[in-house]
Amino acid sequence: MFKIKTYNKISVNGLNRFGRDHYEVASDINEPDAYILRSHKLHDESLPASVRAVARAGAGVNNVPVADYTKKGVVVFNTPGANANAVKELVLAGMLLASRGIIPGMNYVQTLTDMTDADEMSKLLEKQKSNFAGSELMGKTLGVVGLGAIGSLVAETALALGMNVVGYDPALSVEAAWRLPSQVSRADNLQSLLSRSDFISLHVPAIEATKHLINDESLKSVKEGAVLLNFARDAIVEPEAIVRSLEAKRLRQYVCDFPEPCLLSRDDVYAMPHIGASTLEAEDNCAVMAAEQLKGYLEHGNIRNAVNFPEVSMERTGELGSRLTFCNENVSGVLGHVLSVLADHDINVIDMVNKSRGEIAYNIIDLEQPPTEAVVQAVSSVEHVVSVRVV
Ligand SMILES: NC(=O)c1ccc[n+]([C@@H]2O[C@H](COP(=O)([O-])OP(=O)(O)OC[C@H]3O[C@@H](n4cnc5c(N)ncnc54)[C@H](O)[C@@H]3O)[C@@H](O)[C@H]2O)c1
Ligand SMILES: O=C(O)CC[C@@H](O)C(=O)O
Repeated sequence: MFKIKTYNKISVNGLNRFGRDHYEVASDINEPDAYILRSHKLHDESLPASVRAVARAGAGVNNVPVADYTKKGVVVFNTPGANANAVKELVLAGMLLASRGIIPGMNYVQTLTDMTDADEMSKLLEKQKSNFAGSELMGKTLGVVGLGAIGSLVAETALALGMNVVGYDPALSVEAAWRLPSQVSRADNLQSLLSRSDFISLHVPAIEATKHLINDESLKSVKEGAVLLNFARDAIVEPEAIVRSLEAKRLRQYVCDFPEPCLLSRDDVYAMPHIGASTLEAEDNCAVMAAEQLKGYLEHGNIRNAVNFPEVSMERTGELGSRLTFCNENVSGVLGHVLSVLADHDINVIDMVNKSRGEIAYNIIDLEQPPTEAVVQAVSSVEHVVSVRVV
């Protein structure tokens, strides 16, 4: 029986992937084997020794102390691309809201509650509507910062709307580059993108390198009257610098999914309560993907879409309970040492795989027979071995 602790509201369709004959799933559970969560922040919480994996049902993992968990041998998964369409659609809405007098126009209409005559109301609205005129997206330039799962979809949609698209992503993966429409022109640096864009949309992860990427200095490069959209994370912009740029009428509008106190009560800020991924479809996609990844790891030791461990997967060759998995600090000789422990115990290896990523290595070894507790202890005691499981 595996125990899964949930944080946040996780889609039932995802949680149902954990068959209740083999899984206990609850928000309040002792000695969990794994967590599944959305935006709940784990940084200030102690991690029970029982936890072997954490699945973030979403893209960003800035709410998980990944480096610390890696040292403890805890695999951290995310769900790449599973909510990208939901965010893309809201970015599109954000661009439209910033281009047309939709929000002020609708707010104005709601002030007319004292009017009782429909003809009179219609005449008044025809007179007033010029206050809510806007402009079109077609022909404008969108700058996309970060061309991963979301950024590439945003770029594709903007092109379909007749916009010009310029992108900047110094860490673009080969896979992401293949996904990118060829009409996206490449900016060599952030400043160049900012100076060319009428709309700027941020789609980078919140990491040290992107902290306050948008600040007083970078905002100097922004084209006057540009709209900045931030559906990535609060930490990527310096909010006070945004306010200064709005006051100076350089930025015309800031549309974001991450309100902060200094951004409230301003007509030039449209702030949403982190709802970029809040669609039925995205919540299902993320939860299902996260649950399947946890199951693959807990039941078979396979790792798919971890942010801190290598991608490792092996068909089972032995019976249940005869697979040994372990992770170790990525130094030479550890695997050899473990294999000699197995040989000393007269245990034959049927198949095995060993991969590393950064400072960690991960191994799956199928054995001819289930290892005894003494064997597991002996493997655990090998220098540099961080954690061992039998599945
Ligand atoms: N508002 C929401 O609800 C919501 C939903 C999903 C994701 N997000 C946020 O959006 C981020 C992006 O999501 P994604 O699914 O596209 O992730 P992704 O990993 O597919 O793409 C991120 C891209 O950013 C690029 N990048 C990294 N550092 C960069 C830098 N300094 N400058 C420019 N590009 C850089 C990477 O190379 C990658 O291509 C997530 O990390 C998360 O914080 C928010
Ligand atoms: O779970 C959510 O609602 C937000 C997810 C989003 O921030 C992400 O990083 O994928």
